[in-house]
Amino acid sequence: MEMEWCVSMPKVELHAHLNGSIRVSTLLELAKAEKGDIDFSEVEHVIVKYERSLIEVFKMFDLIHNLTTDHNTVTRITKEVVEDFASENVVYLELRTTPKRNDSIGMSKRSYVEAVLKGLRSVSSVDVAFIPHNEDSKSLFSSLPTITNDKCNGVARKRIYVRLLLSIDRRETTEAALETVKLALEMRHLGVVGIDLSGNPKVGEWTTYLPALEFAKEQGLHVTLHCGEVPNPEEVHNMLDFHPQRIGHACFFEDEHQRRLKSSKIPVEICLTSNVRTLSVPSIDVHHFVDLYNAKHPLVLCTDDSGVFSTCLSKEYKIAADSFGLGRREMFELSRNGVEHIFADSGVKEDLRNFFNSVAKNMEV
Ligand SMILES: CC(C)=CCNc1ncnc2c1ncn2[C@@H]1O[C@H](COP(=O)(O)O)[C@@H](O)[C@H]1O
Ligand SMILES: [Zn+2]
Repeated sequence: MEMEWCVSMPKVELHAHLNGSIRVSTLLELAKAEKGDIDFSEVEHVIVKYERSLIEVFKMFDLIHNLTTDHNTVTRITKEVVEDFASENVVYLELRTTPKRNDSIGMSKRSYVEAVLKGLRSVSSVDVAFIPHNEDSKSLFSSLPTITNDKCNGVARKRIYVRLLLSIDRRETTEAALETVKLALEMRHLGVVGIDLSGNPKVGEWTTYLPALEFAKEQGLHVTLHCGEVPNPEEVHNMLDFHPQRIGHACFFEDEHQRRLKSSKIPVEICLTSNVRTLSVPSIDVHHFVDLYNAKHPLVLCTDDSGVFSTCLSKEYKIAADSFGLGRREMFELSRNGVEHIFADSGVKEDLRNFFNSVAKNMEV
């Protein structure tokens, strides 16, 4: 499959971690500027490394956070991440990030998220819609001029919907997790649509986060969970019992859980490169995408951490097409189906459905 075609196709991204999606050039620039005790040559070695074990990836995140966790940098990377996704014709982005508290620099979970929102507001090279209320009167895509020959690329200015998910880190306590959920509820009018559970899958206990996740669900927030990233059948069982709106990864699923997943119809966020690089699947050709796709299970291709894994969503589509022998029509339908699993309201969904329909006519699918 031609990369160009994968880029030109409209796409939705539902599983992208803000700090993991940092531009490599920005990360290198920040590392270089760091006057402290960081040895740049060592950092560079880690940053440009190809394969990373699970442990290395989480070490890498600690390093990234050292460089990025101040208000201005959070604002900067948010802006860049949105621009990067928009530039490859992602038309809806659900960006997730873990609100962080750092008293020494006057950062609270709230001020962290405010810095993210400032980043969204500061994007100027593309049209961003992230405040739900504003969109009631004017949808982002319905006002488009008729799309002509050049598919998505024909549109002079890129347009993108952005929604936020607040992540609970598995290292957090029940109280800290609850604080994140409360913050998400208070920021719903600013485009926060749900909660994610992520972080090192070898750390923490399901029962620690459950009260916060149940509270989120009761209050009508959407929930997605990193599920089965490492072998932990008991946790997978509990997570399926919880019935989240979506799950991420689903790599280590025993047969019984795979059956339950299929009958539950819970959509799965598939991150091919991430899974291969962290050795969560032995190789791409045995990836569980195939089994789920053949079973017509709801799926959506995502990047996870485009900066850390040197990927982008178009590349993930190309990898899927090349590895699993899917053609343009299948790729387009896969992308279009993603719209059905977004957490934003029905108005946005409808606008995106119409947009995909109009583009389909102009793309060779
Ligand atoms: C097996 C493996 C390491 C796969 C990578 N997949 C992931 N699994 C779990 N949590 C993640 C993963 N990638 C990113 N995160 C979470 O997202 C954070 C980075 O983005 P942010 O600071 O929330 O803006 C990481 O610190 C981690 O808590
Ligand atoms: Zn993830």
